[in-house]
Amino acid sequence: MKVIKLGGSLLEQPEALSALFQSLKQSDDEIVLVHGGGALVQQWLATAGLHSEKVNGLRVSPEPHMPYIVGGLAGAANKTLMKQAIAAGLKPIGLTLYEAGVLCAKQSESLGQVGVCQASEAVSGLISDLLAQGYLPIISSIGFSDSGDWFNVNADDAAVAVAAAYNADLLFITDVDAVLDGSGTPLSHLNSESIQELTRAGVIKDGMEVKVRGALSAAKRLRRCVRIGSWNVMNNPFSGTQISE
Ligand SMILES: Nc1ncnc2c1ncn2[C@@H]1O[C@H](COP(=O)(O)OP(=O)(O)O)[C@@H](O)[C@H]1O
Ligand SMILES: CC(=O)N[C@@H](CCC(=O)OP(=O)(O)O)C(=O)O
Repeated sequence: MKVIKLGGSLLEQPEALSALFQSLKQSDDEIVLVHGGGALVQQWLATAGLHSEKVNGLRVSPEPHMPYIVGGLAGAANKTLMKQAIAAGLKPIGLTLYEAGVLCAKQSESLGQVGVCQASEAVSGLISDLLAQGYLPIISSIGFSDSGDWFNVNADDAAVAVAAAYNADLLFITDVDAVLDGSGTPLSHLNSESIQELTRAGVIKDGMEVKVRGALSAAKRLRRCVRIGSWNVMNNPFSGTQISE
């Protein structure tokens, strides 16, 4: 199984999305998509007159913000992807982390309803049943606790948790062709040491820092390489940046 994380920026690029879903249609792999939609959520909260801020790459998510966050991610973002998938001839099923068998817990009081994924031992059989029936699971980064609290999970962290739960390959598709060095040149490989160095130097920062950290932790946990790139990676599996221990 291959878990592909789609960054929210792709939602605003219908042509790239269309090309991506066409590639997925040709693929023989069992694919599960996990998606973000940070820009869309930001826009919805601003339209509602709610001020939203991020701390260390995580959106502070007080309970009154949650209907907009859940509506944006599990609603509009998820259904925009379904729309494109159906147009490409695929059979998508929109899900949250809960249906994928990944439970969440509160990260810290100060971040509100930001969730961390908990290691799930009893993985739900739903995903394998859906794949066997030819469906494309599209999972938003909205999660729940076992007592029904809802959570906003960073979508990179959500993708790592899903890949870990299913012992799957992991690929991050984002809005840049690769992780770039200080002079803007694409880096073909990164490991623990080079990541530490480039992060310390401020070359890898913002959303890319969260993504690279997630990719490294997944590479260690899954004992295999994880790739970060643009949708072109679907056509050229050796493009982008390969992250290994
Ligand atoms: N060294 C780097 N190489 C490439 N992008 C970087 C780097 N450091 C920071 N970034 C930023 O990270 C962004 C990708 O992260 P993010 O916006 O969170 O993506 P996504 O929405 O796909 O999760 C890039 O658009 C870029 O602005
Ligand atoms: C807790 C937290 O930060 N959640 C993210 C979830 C969406 C996301 O990660 O979207 P991208 O992949 O497009 O960045 C947020 O609210 O922005």
